[in-house]
Amino acid sequence: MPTLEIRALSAAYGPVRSLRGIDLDVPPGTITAVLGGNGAGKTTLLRAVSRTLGFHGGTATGTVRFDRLPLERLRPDRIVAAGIVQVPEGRQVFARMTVADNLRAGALGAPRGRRAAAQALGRVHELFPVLARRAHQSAGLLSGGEQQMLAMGRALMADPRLLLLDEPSLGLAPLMAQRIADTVREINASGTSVLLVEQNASIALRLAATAYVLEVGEVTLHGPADELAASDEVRRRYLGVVDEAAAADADRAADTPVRTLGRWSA
Ligand SMILES: Nc1ncnc2c1ncn2[C@@H]1O[C@H](COP(=O)(O)OP(=O)(O)OP(=O)(O)O)[C@@H](O)[C@H]1O
Repeated sequence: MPTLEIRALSAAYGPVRSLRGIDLDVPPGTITAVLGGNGAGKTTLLRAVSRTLGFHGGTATGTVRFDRLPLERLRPDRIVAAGIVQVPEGRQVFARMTVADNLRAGALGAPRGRRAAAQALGRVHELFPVLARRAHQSAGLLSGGEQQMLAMGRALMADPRLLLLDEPSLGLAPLMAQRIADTVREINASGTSVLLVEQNASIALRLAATAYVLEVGEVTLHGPADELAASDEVRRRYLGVVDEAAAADADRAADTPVRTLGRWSA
């Protein structure tokens, strides 16, 4: 029984259809990745799960269950209370509030006492020591990578069982993106399931057990992440692997080592 079970999910913003007939599972305790280029529908998928599509003028049909609980009729605050928290793309921290107040805000949606909140804060500070050091500074003064940490820390304050992560590596330097990826692995190792949306396929496929490829609102490929990483289509389209014969020819001409793997970008 998957933690999250999505069946026949379709979504639209008025006349613009963004998702068509999506079936997707997040097995308990795993990281599941969704890959796809700009506009493929990745963010829309997360919004349909967190029930925030309405805030963006969207609607959805189909079923979404979380540990068998149907989510379709729940309000977004009930989704958080049920254990699902979304970290939106672009970090979206409260820039004028302090780091500490941003984290406090994250605990508001979770129906728990002070002691649980203090424990969650301790855990967030362990994962991201910089958030403790800079607790009293405005969030807007943090670097992009630190803001991503704050956005993730804020989500963790609600002690989610499923974390919805929207492009956590977007716009970050490779070292920082790797740090964020390591933290996602750590969060997952402590028992939180993760649905990870990424354009950076090489990071996502290394983190995830299972992955789905979304193209123009439809799932075109899915399977174990290592199999997807080895598939020609994913290598060519999402991992930036060039045609090897052509690359070898070009390479012989240039007399430089063959470089087959690179970061895929839209
Ligand atoms: N609020 C909105 N109103 C109208 N159309 C929207 C809205 N949000 C997204 N769309 C459209 O829905 C489609 C899917 O967008 P979505 O943001 O889900 O894609 P994405 O895969 O997350 O892309 P990106 O990586 O660029 O965020 C696109 O055609 C987009 O233009």
